[in-house]
Amino acid sequence: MKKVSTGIIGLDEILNGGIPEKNVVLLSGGPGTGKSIFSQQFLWHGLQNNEPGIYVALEEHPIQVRQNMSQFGWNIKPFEEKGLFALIDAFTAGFGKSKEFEKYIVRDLNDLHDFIDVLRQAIKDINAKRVVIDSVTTLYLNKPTYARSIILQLKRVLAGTGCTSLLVSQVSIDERGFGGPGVEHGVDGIIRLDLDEIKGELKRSLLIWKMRGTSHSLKRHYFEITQSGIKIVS
Ligand SMILES: Nc1ncnc2c1ncn2[C@@H]1O[C@H](COP(=O)(O)OP(=O)(O)OP(=O)(O)O)[C@@H](O)[C@H]1O
Repeated sequence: MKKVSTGIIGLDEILNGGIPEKNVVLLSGGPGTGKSIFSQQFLWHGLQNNEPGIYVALEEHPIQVRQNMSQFGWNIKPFEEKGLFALIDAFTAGFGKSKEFEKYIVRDLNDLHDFIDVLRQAIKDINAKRVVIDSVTTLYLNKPTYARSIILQLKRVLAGTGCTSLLVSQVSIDERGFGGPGVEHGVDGIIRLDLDEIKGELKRSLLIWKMRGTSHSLKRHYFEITQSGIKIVS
């Protein structure tokens, strides 16, 4: 099975080569654990290997996303201009100046069909190989009982396109689950990011909870966020 290199330093080894191609992976974690940075690094690495990517921004303004990425040296603007990267604005609903500048806008988050149509169009336009939805939790904020069914609908769409995808899932600080009833069963893989206080200091770590199509480490691995992104340290 073909594996997709994640671009997170040290993670491919833990995954025995990377994420199996076409897997839909839930990237779950509490606030500030590094989910957005992780998923942006995954997309940036794809761009370095000629794999077009899509970032669906549900939690942040597209301008903020571009700024945050450029902090790490991940300047996506030229890739957007060349049609190798698409940022889908599912944040502003087209209010303000966004409609003048953004090519892909989801206007009503309560309309999953609209969301899927915009996503499908962007995937087709740039022939995407990697997709990030940050975060899927926002899609079922007001209807948690639909969480699993929304995940399954997204999985159907993404599986059909051949993309390898990360679905960012927000969990509360002490939650043992993955961010919605049953969502963990619908996906091919789960990577969980944690931030814990150990001896008066916050430490970042991750667990590969499941990953269909490959064996993987079952250990907790500690990581750091550096100027050039996420790096596994043990
Ligand atoms: N340039 C940087 N160098 C080192 N650490 C950074 C840098 N920029 C941000 N961070 C760390 O990353 C954290 C934010 O990471 P990120 O936005 O990926 O979290 P998240 O899991 O997506 O959070 P949320 O669910 O709250 O949006 C910050 O709280 C900060 O600790």
